[in-house]
Amino acid sequence: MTYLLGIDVGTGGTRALILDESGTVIASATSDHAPFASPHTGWAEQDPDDWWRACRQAVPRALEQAGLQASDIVAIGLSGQMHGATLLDTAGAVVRPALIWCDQRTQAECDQLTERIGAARLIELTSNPALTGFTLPKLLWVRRTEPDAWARVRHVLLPKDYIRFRLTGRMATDVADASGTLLFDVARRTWSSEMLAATSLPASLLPEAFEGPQVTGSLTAEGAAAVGLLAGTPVVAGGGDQAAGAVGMGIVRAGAVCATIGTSGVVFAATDRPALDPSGRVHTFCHAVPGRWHVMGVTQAAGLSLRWFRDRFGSGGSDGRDPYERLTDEALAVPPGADGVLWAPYLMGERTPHLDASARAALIGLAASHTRGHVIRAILEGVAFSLQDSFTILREMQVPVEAIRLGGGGARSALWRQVQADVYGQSVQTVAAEEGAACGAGLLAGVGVGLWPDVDTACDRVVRVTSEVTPGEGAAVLARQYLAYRALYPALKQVQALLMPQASSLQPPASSLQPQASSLRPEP
Ligand SMILES: Nc1ncnc2c1ncn2[C@@H]1O[C@H](COP(=O)(O)OP(=O)(O)O)[C@@H](O)[C@H]1O
Ligand SMILES: O=C(CO)[C@@H](O)[C@H](O)COP(=O)(O)O
Repeated sequence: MTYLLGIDVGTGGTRALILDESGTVIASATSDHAPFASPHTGWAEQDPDDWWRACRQAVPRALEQAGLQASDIVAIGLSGQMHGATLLDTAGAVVRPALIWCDQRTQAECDQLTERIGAARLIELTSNPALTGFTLPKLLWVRRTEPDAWARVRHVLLPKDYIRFRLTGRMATDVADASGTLLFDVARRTWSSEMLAATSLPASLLPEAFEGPQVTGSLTAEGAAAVGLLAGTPVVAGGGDQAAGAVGMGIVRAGAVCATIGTSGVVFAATDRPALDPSGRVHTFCHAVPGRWHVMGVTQAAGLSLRWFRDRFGSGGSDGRDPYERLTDEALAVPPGADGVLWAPYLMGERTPHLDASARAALIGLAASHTRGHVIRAILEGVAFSLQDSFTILREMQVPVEAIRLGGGGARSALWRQVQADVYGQSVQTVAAEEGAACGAGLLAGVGVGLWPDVDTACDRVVRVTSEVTPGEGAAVLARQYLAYRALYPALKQVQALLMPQASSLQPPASSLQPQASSLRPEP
């Protein structure tokens, strides 16, 4: 028997998952990351060496759980949180903490990029608008505000690719993750020399981009020793967590869509060609399946909304049960619609559909009779409403939505699954492998070493639907509540303007996109 290892560098932790050659998950271990640092409102940073520490813990734990030897693992696939700017010096050492996907400090850089390159041209070049979460604006922010740090930067890697570098010594990425940098020509599946030229960045900063199942290198002696595996074990490109997660859930052909509630929330549809929203409210990225693309809408704080409630207000006991289960049990006693309580989940600004880094969350409709359970139920519903905004855009774009599969930690909750079916007005399915992204990375590894001929075949053979929930009695109430939700953001925007007249106070004013005297020059 041969085995595959998928590693997913999430926001909350790094997961190592082992699949056998039939694609069955036989072990899964997670090591948590330190919570991301938010030294100012809207900032989000993590230490890349904490991801590596978590990887070194999770992989040996998964091997031990599976009762396997190092030699049993024939290939490794990587997946991870997207967009994060991991900045390395000439020796490959980390220059400063990584600015991660939900960091919102770069509105000035985005405005300047849009002004200089033009909104339409940006979409022509990269298939996407300039958004604060993407990698390029983060690079420009560091170049502008931290010239000393920037002067040392020689390489930019995405989070999972930093782990690849530690494992294999190779700097490489995959086309799905590269799509979220705003430096990638998504339609042509290659780095955009025009974007590099427009921002005076050298191509030498960027790693080579591979298709998801391609082998990018193999474990070095040092990398192998760190995780308890054999030197020479091949490592495939894998995918950004949403594309890899879609592979793990079998979302590989047009018509198949998944809704994932991790820290963020994502509605992801596979497409045969790059499908564009002219207003850029959803992202158009390469899929981890060669020759395919996807569109996705992103809620910044989906699972994060419930986590925030848990961390700030407690999970209501210490009976040894999963805290999220205790929380969702509290919400079970409350009827659909939460007796008029409504949550807008904009804790970290919002991407789809508002593209507004300065948006803020709100809880409205409270009365003295309401309980914690009402607030929790409102959070579950508000997150689903936010994902429904993405489905609404997909329908406007005529992207087919034939089957919806649920993923991420949020799919563990029966209540959240029912709320999603009710809000989307369509049945939702779950699949056997809960840990979609790590599983997808493992499947891509299997394709890379020839265990399956291609990704479609791997998914057809391995992915198994385990449950289906149909819209229930709550659907009609939630359809009405969704109308109230749609009215909430414009109203909040007006109030927000009074509360925070200078939304741009997230960062000092931008001077120029051009590098300063002490900043990066191409390597000789
Ligand atoms: N049993 C559960 N019930 C409801 N929500 C859950 C449960 N377990 C996890 N979650 C939600 O899932 C989120 C974590 O999902 P996960 O996919 O592990 O995130 P990430 O990949 O971003 O680290 C949590 O923040 C929480 O909101
Ligand atoms: O920014 C995106 C996708 O564009 C996020 O999906 C990140 O990739 C983080 O994912 P999770 O930690 O929520 O899995």
